[in-house]
Amino acid sequence: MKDSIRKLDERSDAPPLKPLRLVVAALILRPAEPVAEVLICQRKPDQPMSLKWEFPGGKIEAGETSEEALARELQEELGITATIGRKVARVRHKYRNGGAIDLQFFVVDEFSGQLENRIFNDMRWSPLTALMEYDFLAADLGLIKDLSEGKLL
Ligand SMILES: Nc1nc2c([nH]c(=O)n2[C@H]2C[C@H](O)[C@@H](COP(=O)(O)OP(=O)(O)OP(=O)(O)O)O2)c(=O)[nH]1
Repeated sequence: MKDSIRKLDERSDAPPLKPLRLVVAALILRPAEPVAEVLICQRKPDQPMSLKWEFPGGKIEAGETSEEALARELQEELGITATIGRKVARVRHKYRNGGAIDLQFFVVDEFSGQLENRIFNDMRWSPLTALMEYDFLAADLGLIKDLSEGKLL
């Protein structure tokens, strides 16, 4: 009994565990020749993991489904009303700062409204085959490799 109490006390110095963050992101596609293009976004210089590329999206809030959260984020970040399509991938990743994320990617083939860059440093349409040329967030690397090789979509 004493032993386990001591162990608990020792652990009190440890940093608090960071909760798993549930994140959703969109692969917004548009037809192009010879391959389809996807919208990619660059994080701002003053954000954590600055200037890395990612897909638009963000954290799921309490009471939201994944699809609802993604539609809200796309409205906030890009000013569009998107139809959220099928889920193509789900990954778990642990960043070095100790934060773990659970990331789900959905296809978006259709949206209404004028696409507008509201929060990103830069935003581009990239052919699927060119995705590996960008410095993406670590959690996205497996997905962009698959997409660039014509898998998944
Ligand atoms: N939107 C988006 N987030 C991604 C991708 N890949 C990836 O690791 N993430 C991570 C970055 C963030 O830590 C988190 C998304 O959080 P967020 O968009 O709500 O907010 P944020 O960047 O300010 O993140 P944070 O400082 O609150 O951790 O997921 C991606 O492709 N798209």
